[in-house]
Amino acid sequence: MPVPLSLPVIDISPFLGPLSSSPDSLQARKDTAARLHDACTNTGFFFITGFESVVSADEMRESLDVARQFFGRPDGEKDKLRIKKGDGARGWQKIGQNVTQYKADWHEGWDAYKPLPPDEEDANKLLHGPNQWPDEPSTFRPVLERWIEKMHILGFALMAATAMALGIDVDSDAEDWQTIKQWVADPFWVMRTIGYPPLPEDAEGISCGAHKDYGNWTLLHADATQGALQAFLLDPSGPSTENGERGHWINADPLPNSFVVNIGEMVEVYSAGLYKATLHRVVHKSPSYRVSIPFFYEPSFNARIEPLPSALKLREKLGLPPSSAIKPVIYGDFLRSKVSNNFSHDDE
Ligand SMILES: O=C(O)CCC(=O)C(=O)O
Ligand SMILES: [Fe+2]
Repeated sequence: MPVPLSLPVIDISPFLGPLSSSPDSLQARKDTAARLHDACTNTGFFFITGFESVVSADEMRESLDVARQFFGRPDGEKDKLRIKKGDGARGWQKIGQNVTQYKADWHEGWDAYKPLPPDEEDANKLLHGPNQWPDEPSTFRPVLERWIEKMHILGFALMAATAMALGIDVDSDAEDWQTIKQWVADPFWVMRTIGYPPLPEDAEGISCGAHKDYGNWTLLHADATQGALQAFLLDPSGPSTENGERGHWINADPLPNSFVVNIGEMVEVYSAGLYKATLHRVVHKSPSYRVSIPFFYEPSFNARIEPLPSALKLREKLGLPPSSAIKPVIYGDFLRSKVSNNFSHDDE
């Protein structure tokens, strides 16, 4: 199948709000799930719309506004929130401090994670510190705390929609749906606010190096800048890239009032490889200062994620070979091993 030139747009509204069991509502959920299945198998990147009952257009604007205002504060002020060893990866990173594939990324970021209680054995254990909220702008914290709550609603809706896409009867509370709900009973989350100045010609890395996201779903809210985020669509007849995969980079330019959604590695595991985590990167060369807020809706820290029986069955039905390379993962262990590769601490 040729690589699509644009990404699918999926209306998620049938999975939001009290889910009615009327035949029309059920059919609407089935249609959305079918579209999601196609998007997850063909591109791994798509847009969602139809979430106004959860996030308003004003809230979409406000979240980017507070992030932009924060990045506009003097570096000396932001530096007080700098991520240091022992901070648990939470706080501000100046340009060059985030590292992807051993190369410095050309962005600054403020990162927050679900609060975790201090680790009794190791006070410096990665990811166990408190979030370092800025005082200025004063709206930053309330706006983004409300944002985090809302992203949980959308993240859960995506879990339900994909469960249905994998052939799981969510409406009759099938066993695999109970398993999924348990995996996200106390979901971990990560939120980054990222500021991208234009990439200089002589930068060593790019704005954000090519990577896959780690968890379930990434809900990305970015400003209107075009030509920055790119997704790698696999294509066996396409050119080979530095990471050995064949395919094409296509632009994932934001659409107004939508989220860009992409698959994380945990969905790849539980879907038995049917839905693959998609490689993506940011190359921002236009003169604007780009702001984005990726939210990562993750499994519970201690969840053991493994291929779901329904996904294995679906693979068989689709005539695909068994996915023996996919092994169960404890999400928190996996995340820690990934995050520890993402920093260059200048104060170690
Ligand atoms: O800023 C973006 O558009 C994407 C950022 C991203 O991929 C990430 O933080 O994982
Ligand atoms: Fe990403």
